[in-house]
Amino acid sequence: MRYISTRGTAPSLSFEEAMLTGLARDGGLYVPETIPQLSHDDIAAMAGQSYEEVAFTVMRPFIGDTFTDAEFRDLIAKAYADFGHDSRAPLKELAPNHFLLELFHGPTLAFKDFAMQLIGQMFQLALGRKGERVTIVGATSGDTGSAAIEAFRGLANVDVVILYPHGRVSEVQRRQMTTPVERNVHALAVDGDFDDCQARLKDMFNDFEFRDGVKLAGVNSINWGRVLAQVVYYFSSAVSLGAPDRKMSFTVPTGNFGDIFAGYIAKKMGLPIDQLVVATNQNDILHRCLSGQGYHKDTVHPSISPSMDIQVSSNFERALFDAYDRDGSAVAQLMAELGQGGFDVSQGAAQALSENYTSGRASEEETSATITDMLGRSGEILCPHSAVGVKVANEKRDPATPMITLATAHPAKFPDAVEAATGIRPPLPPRMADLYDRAERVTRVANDLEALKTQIKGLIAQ
Ligand SMILES: Cc1ncc(COP(=O)(O)O)c(C=O)c1O
Ligand SMILES: N[C@@H](CCOP(=O)(O)O)C(=O)O
Repeated sequence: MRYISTRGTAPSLSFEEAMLTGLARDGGLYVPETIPQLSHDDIAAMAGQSYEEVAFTVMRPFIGDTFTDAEFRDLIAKAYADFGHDSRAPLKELAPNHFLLELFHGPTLAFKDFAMQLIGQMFQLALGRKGERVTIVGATSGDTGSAAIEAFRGLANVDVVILYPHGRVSEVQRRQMTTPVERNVHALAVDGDFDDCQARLKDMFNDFEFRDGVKLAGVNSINWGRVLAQVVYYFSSAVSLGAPDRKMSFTVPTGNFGDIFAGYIAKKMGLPIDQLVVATNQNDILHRCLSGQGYHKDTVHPSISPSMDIQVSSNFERALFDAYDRDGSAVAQLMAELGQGGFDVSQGAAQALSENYTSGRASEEETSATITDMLGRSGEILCPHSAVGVKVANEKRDPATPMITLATAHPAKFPDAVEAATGIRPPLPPRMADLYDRAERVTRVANDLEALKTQIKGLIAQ
Protein backbone atom coordinates (compact mmCIF):
# COMPACT_ATOMS: atom_id res chain seq x y z
CA MET A 1 0.00 0.00 0.00
CA ARG A 2 1.46 3.38 -1.07
CA TYR A 3 0.29 6.85 -0.10
CA ILE A 4 0.15 9.73 -2.56
CA SER A 5 -0.20 13.47 -2.09
CA THR A 6 -3.38 15.38 -2.94
CA ARG A 7 -1.21 17.93 -4.77
CA GLY A 8 0.41 15.34 -6.98
CA THR A 9 4.13 16.14 -6.80
CA ALA A 10 5.47 14.78 -3.49
CA PRO A 11 6.96 11.26 -3.55
CA SER A 12 4.70 8.35 -2.69
CA LEU A 13 5.32 6.85 0.76
CA SER A 14 4.69 3.70 2.79
CA PHE A 15 2.21 3.79 5.69
CA GLU A 16 5.02 4.25 8.21
CA GLU A 17 6.59 7.07 6.23
CA ALA A 18 3.26 8.81 5.67
CA MET A 19 2.40 8.50 9.38
CA LEU A 20 5.71 9.95 10.53
CA THR A 21 5.89 12.61 7.78
CA GLY A 22 2.65 14.51 8.36
CA LEU A 23 2.10 17.04 5.60
CA ALA A 24 3.44 16.08 2.15
CA ARG A 25 6.38 18.18 1.01
CA ASP A 26 4.29 19.71 -1.79
CA GLY A 27 1.84 21.01 0.86
CA GLY A 28 -0.73 18.26 0.18
CA LEU A 29 -2.23 15.54 2.35
CA TYR A 30 -1.40 11.88 1.96
CA VAL A 31 -4.15 9.48 0.86
CA PRO A 32 -3.99 5.77 -0.02
CA GLU A 33 -3.26 5.14 -3.69
CA THR A 34 -6.16 2.65 -3.74
CA ILE A 35 -8.87 1.91 -1.21
CA PRO A 36 -8.90 -1.71 0.02
CA GLN A 37 -12.24 -3.49 -0.27
CA LEU A 38 -14.04 -5.56 2.34
CA SER A 39 -16.57 -8.05 0.95
CA HIS A 40 -20.12 -8.55 2.19
CA ASP A 41 -18.90 -11.67 4.04
CA ASP A 42 -15.93 -9.84 5.59
CA ILE A 43 -18.30 -7.21 6.97
CA ALA A 44 -20.95 -9.74 8.06
CA ALA A 45 -18.25 -11.61 10.00
CA MET A 46 -17.77 -8.53 12.22
CA ALA A 47 -21.14 -9.16 13.91
CA GLY A 48 -20.53 -9.96 17.56
CA GLN A 49 -16.81 -9.18 17.38
CA SER A 50 -15.08 -6.88 19.86
CA TYR A 51 -14.24 -3.31 18.82
CA GLU A 52 -10.58 -4.33 18.76
CA GLU A 53 -11.20 -7.22 16.36
CA VAL A 54 -13.18 -4.98 14.00
CA ALA A 55 -10.37 -2.40 14.23
CA PHE A 56 -7.81 -4.99 13.14
CA THR A 57 -9.87 -6.14 10.14
CA VAL A 58 -10.62 -2.60 8.96
CA MET A 59 -7.15 -1.09 9.37
CA ARG A 60 -4.87 -4.04 8.54
CA PRO A 61 -5.03 -3.63 4.74
CA PHE A 62 -3.80 -0.02 5.04
CA ILE A 63 -0.65 -0.53 7.09
CA GLY A 64 1.40 -2.72 4.74
CA ASP A 65 4.44 -4.20 6.46
CA THR A 66 4.83 -1.38 9.01
CA PHE A 67 3.75 -3.73 11.82
CA THR A 68 3.33 -7.50 12.00
CA ASP A 69 -0.16 -8.80 12.71
CA ALA A 70 0.85 -9.63 16.28
CA GLU A 71 2.34 -6.18 16.83
CA PHE A 72 -0.68 -4.45 15.36
CA ARG A 73 -3.13 -6.46 17.49
CA ASP A 74 -1.09 -5.56 20.55
CA LEU A 75 -1.05 -1.83 19.67
CA ILE A 76 -4.82 -1.85 19.19
CA ALA A 77 -5.36 -3.66 22.50
CA LYS A 78 -3.22 -1.12 24.38
CA ALA A 79 -4.87 1.84 22.63
CA TYR A 80 -8.39 1.01 23.81
CA ALA A 81 -7.63 -0.63 27.17
CA ASP A 82 -8.20 2.61 29.08
CA PHE A 83 -11.61 3.42 27.59
CA GLY A 84 -14.42 3.79 30.09
CA HIS A 85 -16.90 1.58 28.26
CA ASP A 86 -16.55 -2.11 27.38
CA SER A 87 -17.88 -1.68 23.87
CA ARG A 88 -15.65 1.42 23.38
CA ALA A 89 -18.24 3.13 21.14
CA PRO A 90 -21.73 2.29 22.44
CA LEU A 91 -24.95 3.13 20.58
CA LYS A 92 -28.03 4.62 22.23
CA GLU A 93 -31.43 4.86 20.62
CA LEU A 94 -32.64 8.46 20.67
CA ALA A 95 -35.84 7.85 18.72
CA PRO A 96 -37.09 5.06 16.45
CA ASN A 97 -34.31 4.48 13.90
CA HIS A 98 -32.17 7.36 15.21
CA PHE A 99 -29.09 6.34 17.19
CA LEU A 100 -26.37 8.22 18.99
CA LEU A 101 -22.85 6.80 18.66
CA GLU A 102 -21.08 7.75 21.89
CA LEU A 103 -17.48 8.44 21.03
CA PHE A 104 -16.56 10.12 24.31
CA HIS A 105 -15.56 7.26 26.59
CA GLY A 106 -11.83 7.68 25.99
CA PRO A 107 -9.43 9.37 28.42
CA THR A 108 -10.06 12.96 27.24
CA LEU A 109 -13.79 12.54 26.63
CA ALA A 110 -13.83 13.22 22.88
CA PHE A 111 -13.76 11.13 19.71
CA LYS A 112 -10.15 12.16 19.12
CA ASP A 113 -9.04 9.54 21.64
CA PHE A 114 -9.97 6.73 19.24
CA ALA A 115 -7.24 7.74 16.81
CA MET A 116 -4.82 9.50 19.11
CA GLN A 117 -4.43 6.63 21.57
CA LEU A 118 -3.54 4.34 18.67
CA ILE A 119 -1.23 6.86 17.01
CA GLY A 120 0.62 7.26 20.32
CA GLN A 121 1.23 3.50 20.39
CA MET A 122 2.22 3.35 16.70
CA PHE A 123 4.66 6.28 16.99
CA GLN A 124 6.27 4.77 20.04
CA LEU A 125 6.93 1.42 18.37
CA ALA A 126 8.00 2.84 15.00
CA LEU A 127 10.30 5.51 16.48
CA GLY A 128 11.75 3.19 19.10
CA ARG A 129 12.74 0.73 16.38
CA LYS A 130 14.40 3.47 14.33
CA GLY A 131 16.00 5.07 17.39
CA GLU A 132 14.64 8.46 16.28
CA ARG A 133 13.13 11.40 18.16
CA VAL A 134 10.53 13.73 16.60
CA THR A 135 8.82 16.97 17.49
CA ILE A 136 5.07 16.77 17.12
CA VAL A 137 3.42 20.14 16.64
CA GLY A 138 -0.36 20.17 16.64
CA ALA A 139 -3.05 22.78 16.07
CA THR A 140 -6.25 22.46 18.02
CA SER A 141 -9.62 24.03 18.57
CA GLY A 142 -9.65 22.10 21.83
CA ASP A 143 -10.00 18.34 21.50
CA THR A 144 -7.12 17.24 19.27
CA GLY A 145 -4.67 19.01 21.57
CA SER A 146 -5.93 17.43 24.76
CA ALA A 147 -6.08 13.99 23.16
CA ALA A 148 -2.53 14.35 21.78
CA ILE A 149 -1.10 15.50 25.09
CA GLU A 150 -2.81 12.62 26.87
CA ALA A 151 -1.63 10.05 24.32
CA PHE A 152 2.01 11.19 24.20
CA ARG A 153 2.72 12.51 27.69
CA GLY A 154 5.75 10.82 29.17
CA LEU A 155 6.52 8.79 26.03
CA ALA A 156 10.11 8.45 24.90
CA ASN A 157 11.13 9.72 21.45
CA VAL A 158 8.63 12.59 21.19
CA ASP A 159 8.19 16.19 22.22
CA VAL A 160 4.66 17.53 21.73
CA VAL A 161 3.80 21.20 21.33
CA ILE A 162 0.15 22.15 20.91
CA LEU A 163 -1.04 25.49 19.54
CA TYR A 164 -4.53 26.49 20.66
CA PRO A 165 -6.44 29.73 20.09
CA HIS A 166 -6.18 31.82 23.26
CA GLY A 167 -9.59 32.28 24.92
CA ARG A 168 -11.43 30.16 22.36
CA VAL A 169 -11.42 26.71 23.94
CA SER A 170 -13.50 25.58 26.91
CA GLU A 171 -11.92 25.67 30.36
CA VAL A 172 -11.93 21.86 30.57
CA GLN A 173 -10.20 21.58 27.18
CA ARG A 174 -7.62 24.19 28.20
CA ARG A 175 -6.90 22.52 31.53
CA GLN A 176 -6.54 19.12 29.87
CA MET A 177 -3.73 20.67 27.81
CA THR A 178 -2.10 22.87 30.44
CA THR A 179 -2.10 20.68 33.56
CA PRO A 180 -0.12 17.54 32.61
CA VAL A 181 3.23 17.65 34.39
CA GLU A 182 5.31 15.58 31.96
CA ARG A 183 8.11 17.70 30.49
CA ASN A 184 7.75 16.38 26.91
CA VAL A 185 4.34 18.05 26.42
CA HIS A 186 3.71 21.78 26.07
CA ALA A 187 0.76 24.07 25.36
CA LEU A 188 1.05 27.40 23.54
CA ALA A 189 -1.89 29.84 23.63
CA VAL A 190 -1.84 31.68 20.31
CA ASP A 191 -3.35 35.11 19.80
CA GLY A 192 -5.61 34.09 16.93
CA ASP A 193 -8.29 31.58 15.97
CA PHE A 194 -7.97 27.89 15.10
CA ASP A 195 -7.46 28.68 11.41
CA ASP A 196 -4.42 30.78 12.39
CA CYS A 197 -3.01 27.90 14.47
CA GLN A 198 -3.53 25.42 11.63
CA ALA A 199 -2.08 27.84 9.06
CA ARG A 200 1.06 28.39 11.18
CA LEU A 201 1.41 24.62 11.59
CA LYS A 202 1.28 24.15 7.82
CA ASP A 203 3.75 27.05 7.42
CA MET A 204 6.13 25.12 9.68
CA PHE A 205 5.79 22.00 7.55
CA ASN A 206 6.47 24.09 4.45
CA ASP A 207 9.58 25.63 6.04
CA PHE A 208 11.97 22.78 5.25
CA GLU A 209 14.86 24.13 7.31
CA PHE A 210 12.71 24.22 10.46
CA ARG A 211 10.86 21.02 9.55
CA ASP A 212 14.03 18.98 9.07
CA GLY A 213 15.85 20.73 11.93
CA VAL A 214 13.32 19.76 14.61
CA LYS A 215 12.20 16.56 12.83
CA LEU A 216 8.64 17.83 12.65
CA ALA A 217 5.77 15.36 12.78
CA GLY A 218 2.01 15.92 12.89
CA VAL A 219 -0.91 14.28 14.65
CA ASN A 220 -3.67 16.46 13.33
CA SER A 221 -5.85 14.76 10.75
CA ILE A 222 -3.16 15.84 8.30
CA ASN A 223 -1.84 12.44 9.43
CA TRP A 224 -3.55 9.61 7.53
CA GLY A 225 -3.33 7.41 10.62
CA ARG A 226 -5.81 9.72 12.34
CA VAL A 227 -8.42 9.33 9.61
CA LEU A 228 -7.82 5.58 9.37
CA ALA A 229 -8.48 4.88 13.03
CA GLN A 230 -11.77 6.77 12.78
CA VAL A 231 -13.02 4.51 9.95
CA VAL A 232 -13.44 1.66 12.43
CA TYR A 233 -16.44 2.96 14.37
CA TYR A 234 -18.48 3.39 11.19
CA PHE A 235 -18.13 -0.37 10.67
CA SER A 236 -18.63 -1.39 14.30
CA SER A 237 -21.78 0.71 14.73
CA ALA A 238 -23.33 -0.15 11.37
CA VAL A 239 -22.74 -3.87 11.84
CA SER A 240 -24.34 -3.82 15.26
CA LEU A 241 -27.50 -2.43 13.62
CA GLY A 242 -27.65 -4.99 10.82
CA ALA A 243 -25.12 -3.97 8.16
CA PRO A 244 -24.13 -5.15 5.60
CA ASP A 245 -27.68 -6.42 5.02
CA ARG A 246 -29.13 -2.99 5.77
CA LYS A 247 -28.02 0.46 4.70
CA MET A 248 -27.24 3.06 7.37
CA SER A 249 -26.88 6.83 7.29
CA PHE A 250 -24.51 8.87 9.42
CA THR A 251 -24.60 12.49 10.55
CA VAL A 252 -21.25 13.89 11.61
CA PRO A 253 -20.64 17.18 13.46
CA THR A 254 -17.95 18.60 11.21
CA GLY A 255 -15.13 21.12 11.30
CA ASN A 256 -11.86 19.92 9.81
CA PHE A 257 -13.65 17.20 7.77
CA GLY A 258 -11.55 14.32 9.15
CA ASP A 259 -14.35 12.39 10.81
CA ILE A 260 -16.82 12.58 7.92
CA PHE A 261 -14.01 11.70 5.52
CA ALA A 262 -13.42 8.55 7.57
CA GLY A 263 -17.08 7.70 6.90
CA TYR A 264 -16.52 8.22 3.19
CA ILE A 265 -13.58 5.80 3.33
CA ALA A 266 -15.78 3.23 5.10
CA LYS A 267 -18.27 3.60 2.26
CA LYS A 268 -15.54 3.22 -0.38
CA MET A 269 -14.34 0.08 1.41
CA GLY A 270 -17.76 -1.48 0.96
CA LEU A 271 -19.88 -0.49 3.97
CA PRO A 272 -23.38 0.17 2.63
CA ILE A 273 -23.92 3.81 3.63
CA ASP A 274 -26.91 5.73 2.36
CA GLN A 275 -26.37 9.35 3.47
CA LEU A 276 -23.23 10.92 4.90
CA VAL A 277 -24.47 14.17 6.41
CA VAL A 278 -22.06 17.01 7.20
CA ALA A 279 -23.43 19.02 10.16
CA THR A 280 -21.88 22.45 10.74
CA ASN A 281 -22.40 25.13 13.35
CA GLN A 282 -22.74 28.81 12.39
CA ASN A 283 -19.26 28.56 10.81
CA ASP A 284 -20.95 26.93 7.87
CA ILE A 285 -18.47 27.20 4.99
CA LEU A 286 -18.75 23.45 4.30
CA HIS A 287 -22.55 23.56 4.23
CA ARG A 288 -22.46 26.56 1.90
CA CYS A 289 -19.97 24.83 -0.37
CA LEU A 290 -21.91 21.55 -0.45
CA SER A 291 -25.02 23.61 -1.25
CA GLY A 292 -23.36 24.91 -4.41
CA GLN A 293 -22.08 28.29 -3.20
CA GLY A 294 -18.36 27.68 -3.64
CA TYR A 295 -15.77 27.64 -0.87
CA HIS A 296 -15.30 31.24 0.25
CA LYS A 297 -13.75 32.15 3.59
CA ASP A 298 -15.54 34.29 6.13
CA THR A 299 -14.35 35.30 9.58
CA VAL A 300 -14.55 32.62 12.25
CA HIS A 301 -17.42 33.35 14.66
CA PRO A 302 -16.89 31.92 18.16
CA SER A 303 -19.72 29.52 19.02
CA ILE A 304 -20.93 27.26 21.84
CA SER A 305 -19.47 24.33 19.83
CA PRO A 306 -15.93 25.81 19.71
CA SER A 307 -14.16 22.72 18.39
CA MET A 308 -15.97 23.25 15.08
CA ASP A 309 -15.12 26.96 14.76
CA ILE A 310 -13.18 26.42 11.56
CA GLN A 311 -13.23 28.01 8.10
CA VAL A 312 -10.23 26.34 6.46
CA SER A 313 -11.25 22.70 6.72
CA SER A 314 -8.07 20.72 6.20
CA ASN A 315 -9.45 17.37 5.02
CA PHE A 316 -11.85 18.91 2.55
CA GLU A 317 -8.75 18.87 0.36
CA ARG A 318 -8.89 15.06 0.44
CA ALA A 319 -12.57 15.15 -0.61
CA LEU A 320 -11.75 17.59 -3.43
CA PHE A 321 -8.92 15.35 -4.63
CA ASP A 322 -11.40 12.53 -5.27
CA ALA A 323 -14.07 14.90 -6.61
CA TYR A 324 -11.53 16.21 -9.15
CA ASP A 325 -10.71 12.64 -10.25
CA ARG A 326 -7.46 12.66 -8.26
CA ASP A 327 -5.98 15.52 -10.29
CA GLY A 328 -3.29 16.93 -7.96
CA SER A 329 -2.63 20.00 -10.09
CA ALA A 330 -6.33 20.97 -9.99
CA VAL A 331 -6.27 20.66 -6.18
CA ALA A 332 -3.05 22.69 -5.93
CA GLN A 333 -4.75 25.42 -8.00
CA LEU A 334 -7.82 25.43 -5.72
CA MET A 335 -5.63 25.65 -2.61
CA ALA A 336 -3.74 28.60 -4.14
CA GLU A 337 -7.10 30.31 -4.73
CA LEU A 338 -8.12 29.53 -1.15
CA GLY A 339 -5.05 31.47 -0.05
CA GLN A 340 -6.61 34.47 -1.81
CA GLY A 341 -10.01 33.96 -0.14
CA GLY A 342 -11.80 31.07 -1.83
CA PHE A 343 -12.73 29.15 -4.95
CA ASP A 344 -15.70 27.88 -6.93
CA VAL A 345 -16.12 24.15 -7.46
CA SER A 346 -16.43 22.85 -11.02
CA GLN A 347 -19.75 21.33 -12.06
CA GLY A 348 -18.31 17.83 -12.30
CA ALA A 349 -16.67 18.03 -8.88
CA ALA A 350 -19.82 19.50 -7.30
CA GLN A 351 -21.79 16.58 -8.72
CA ALA A 352 -19.25 14.10 -7.32
CA LEU A 353 -19.40 15.76 -3.89
CA SER A 354 -23.19 15.70 -3.88
CA GLU A 355 -23.16 11.97 -4.66
CA ASN A 356 -21.22 11.36 -1.45
CA TYR A 357 -22.22 14.07 1.01
CA THR A 358 -25.22 16.08 2.03
CA SER A 359 -25.17 18.85 4.64
CA GLY A 360 -26.99 21.10 7.08
CA ARG A 361 -26.22 23.74 9.71
CA ALA A 362 -27.36 24.61 13.20
CA SER A 363 -27.45 28.17 14.53
CA GLU A 364 -26.49 28.89 18.13
CA GLU A 365 -30.15 29.03 19.16
CA GLU A 366 -30.95 25.78 17.37
CA THR A 367 -28.00 24.03 19.01
CA SER A 368 -29.02 25.15 22.45
CA ALA A 369 -32.69 24.28 21.81
CA THR A 370 -31.65 20.79 20.67
CA ILE A 371 -29.77 20.19 23.92
CA THR A 372 -32.86 21.24 25.89
CA ASP A 373 -35.23 19.24 23.71
CA MET A 374 -33.19 16.01 23.74
CA LEU A 375 -32.99 16.02 27.52
CA GLY A 376 -36.78 16.26 27.65
CA ARG A 377 -37.42 13.65 24.94
CA SER A 378 -34.77 11.02 25.57
CA GLY A 379 -33.10 11.92 28.88
CA GLU A 380 -29.83 12.35 26.97
CA ILE A 381 -27.55 15.31 27.76
CA LEU A 382 -25.75 16.22 24.56
CA CYS A 383 -22.56 18.23 24.17
CA PRO A 384 -23.09 21.21 21.83
CA HIS A 385 -21.18 19.56 18.94
CA SER A 386 -23.32 16.42 19.16
CA ALA A 387 -26.41 18.67 19.37
CA VAL A 388 -25.43 20.26 16.05
CA GLY A 389 -25.38 16.73 14.64
CA VAL A 390 -28.73 15.72 16.11
CA LYS A 391 -30.43 18.90 14.86
CA VAL A 392 -29.21 18.34 11.31
CA ALA A 393 -29.87 14.58 11.43
CA ASN A 394 -33.49 15.22 12.37
CA GLU A 395 -33.87 17.38 9.27
CA LYS A 396 -32.15 15.01 6.90
CA ARG A 397 -33.08 11.56 8.01
CA ASP A 398 -35.35 9.16 6.17
CA PRO A 399 -37.38 7.40 8.89
CA ALA A 400 -37.00 4.06 7.09
CA THR A 401 -33.18 4.09 7.21
CA PRO A 402 -31.31 3.94 10.51
CA MET A 403 -29.51 7.22 11.16
CA ILE A 404 -26.42 7.16 13.38
CA THR A 405 -25.42 10.56 14.73
CA LEU A 406 -21.90 10.80 16.07
CA ALA A 407 -21.71 12.13 19.65
CA THR A 408 -18.22 13.56 19.45
CA ALA A 409 -17.63 14.83 22.99
CA HIS A 410 -18.84 14.38 26.55
CA PRO A 411 -21.14 17.18 27.77
CA ALA A 412 -18.85 17.79 30.79
CA LYS A 413 -16.26 19.30 28.41
CA PHE A 414 -18.67 22.17 27.69
CA PRO A 415 -20.50 22.68 31.01
CA ASP A 416 -21.43 26.34 30.44
CA ALA A 417 -23.34 25.69 27.22
CA VAL A 418 -24.99 22.60 28.66
CA GLU A 419 -25.99 24.36 31.88
CA ALA A 420 -27.41 27.30 29.92
CA ALA A 421 -29.60 24.90 27.92
CA THR A 422 -30.66 22.48 30.64
CA GLY A 423 -29.95 23.98 34.06
CA ILE A 424 -27.74 20.95 34.73
CA ARG A 425 -23.96 21.28 35.07
CA PRO A 426 -22.61 17.89 33.98
CA PRO A 427 -19.88 16.68 36.34
CA LEU A 428 -16.49 15.48 35.15
CA PRO A 429 -15.95 11.72 35.46
CA PRO A 430 -14.17 10.72 38.70
CA ARG A 431 -10.79 10.14 37.02
CA MET A 432 -10.48 13.85 36.23
CA ALA A 433 -12.52 15.26 39.09
CA ASP A 434 -9.53 17.32 40.36
CA LEU A 435 -8.90 18.98 36.97
CA TYR A 436 -9.84 22.42 38.28
CA ASP A 437 -7.37 22.14 41.17
CA ARG A 438 -4.30 21.27 39.10
CA ALA A 439 -1.64 23.92 38.31
CA GLU A 440 -1.51 25.15 34.72
CA ARG A 441 1.60 25.56 32.53
CA VAL A 442 1.14 27.48 29.29
CA THR A 443 2.92 30.17 27.26
CA ARG A 444 1.05 32.88 25.37
CA VAL A 445 2.49 33.52 21.88
CA ALA A 446 1.71 35.92 19.04
CA ASN A 447 0.22 34.56 15.83
CA ASP A 448 3.61 34.84 14.18
CA LEU A 449 5.60 32.07 12.52
CA GLU A 450 9.02 33.24 13.71
CA ALA A 451 7.84 33.72 17.30
CA LEU A 452 6.31 30.25 17.31
CA LYS A 453 9.39 28.60 15.83
CA THR A 454 11.58 30.27 18.47
CA GLN A 455 9.27 29.10 21.25
CA ILE A 456 9.19 25.54 19.95
CA LYS A 457 12.97 25.32 19.56
CA GLY A 458 13.35 26.64 23.12
CA LEU A 459 10.86 24.14 24.54
CA ILE A 460 12.39 21.08 22.92
CA ALA A 461 15.91 22.14 23.95
CA GLN A 462 14.93 22.10 27.67
C1 LIG B 1 -16.15 17.63 19.75
C2 LIG B 1 -15.87 17.77 18.30
N1 LIG B 1 -16.86 17.53 17.43
C3 LIG B 1 -16.66 17.63 16.10
C4 LIG B 1 -15.43 18.00 15.58
C5 LIG B 1 -15.27 18.06 14.11
O1 LIG B 1 -14.54 16.96 13.63
P1 LIG B 1 -13.70 17.09 12.30
O2 LIG B 1 -12.71 18.16 12.53
O3 LIG B 1 -13.09 15.75 12.12
O4 LIG B 1 -14.66 17.46 11.24
C6 LIG B 1 -14.38 18.28 16.46
C7 LIG B 1 -13.03 18.69 16.00
O5 LIG B 1 -12.41 18.07 15.25
C8 LIG B 1 -14.59 18.12 17.84
O6 LIG B 1 -13.59 18.29 18.70
N1 LIG C 1 -11.70 20.17 16.17
C1 LIG C 1 -10.32 19.87 16.14
C2 LIG C 1 -9.59 20.66 15.10
C3 LIG C 1 -8.37 19.94 14.60
O1 LIG C 1 -8.81 18.83 13.89
P1 LIG C 1 -7.92 17.61 13.43
O2 LIG C 1 -8.90 16.51 13.32
O3 LIG C 1 -7.29 18.00 12.16
O4 LIG C 1 -6.89 17.34 14.46
C4 LIG C 1 -9.74 20.01 17.54
O5 LIG C 1 -10.44 19.71 18.48
O6 LIG C 1 -8.62 20.42 17.70
